[in-house]
Amino acid sequence: MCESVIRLKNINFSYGNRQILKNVHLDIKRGMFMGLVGPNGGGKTTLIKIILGLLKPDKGSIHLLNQPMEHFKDWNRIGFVSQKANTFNKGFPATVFEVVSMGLTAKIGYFKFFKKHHKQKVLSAIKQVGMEKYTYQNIGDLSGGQQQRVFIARALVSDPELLILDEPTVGIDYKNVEHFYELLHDLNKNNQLTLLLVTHDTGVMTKYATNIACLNNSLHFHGNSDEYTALSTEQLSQIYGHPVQAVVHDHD
Ligand SMILES: Nc1ncnc2c1ncn2[C@@H]1O[C@H](COP(=O)(O)OP(=O)(O)OP(=O)(O)O)[C@@H](O)[C@H]1O
Repeated sequence: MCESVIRLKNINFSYGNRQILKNVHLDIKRGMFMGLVGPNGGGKTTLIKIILGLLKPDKGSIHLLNQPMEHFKDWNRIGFVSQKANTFNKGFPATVFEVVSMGLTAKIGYFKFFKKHHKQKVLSAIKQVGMEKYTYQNIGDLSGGQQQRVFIARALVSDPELLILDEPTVGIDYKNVEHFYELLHDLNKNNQLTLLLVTHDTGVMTKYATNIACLNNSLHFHGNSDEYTALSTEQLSQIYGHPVQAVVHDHD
């Protein structure tokens, strides 16, 4: 585990004159499952937008897959699943197959012919997330947890090396959240997919993430999940800037 997939150095960012990120350093190595946690408004989504090139930092440098951000063009090597993905309503007129196919358009272009091997890729991504039974069902008829699996399949279909997820379990019930983390764990371990996950599910996440970073404008903690779970309630409260009750699941 030595090659950096994301390397952030001294990132500073402000909205107007309100500083949101201060001297953020973060090094995510290939094969890590990094959980990014922190209080509301701590700057997690802002940092993800900076990594995705949607916002430009005031200061600092970003390397993605060993390339400086200014020259980075391999966006199909990075997948993204947002918290807003699971908002399809009943009756939305697209099947699981069609939604997952959209993940290939960046690679093959809108008007290029969809070949047989593309179809195979889509079917295999759907299978990877355990949704093959629903391939030709409308996405709007699925539960929030199932829809999020479909969005993961859409991100996986272009074979990314890094998957970034911003609060993907919002609105998913507890039992399905656990299954969702099992899927992420499986993709990380068996497919060597590097993961960066923004979440408030600190309990369940610590069971699966290899590393945890806590962002509260600056990075207040960065270590492996054992180091995070060993933090006392007082230390956690200090990191979060308000009282925190630790909820930690056993590793089994
Ligand atoms: N476009 C914007 N313009 C001005 N301020 C913004 C904008 N987007 C976010 N903010 C503010 O920046 C701060 C950081 O927001 P951000 O969404 O990055 O935090 P977060 O850690 O992801 O929070 P949460 O856990 O609640 O999702 C918040 O106070 C937010 O209100």
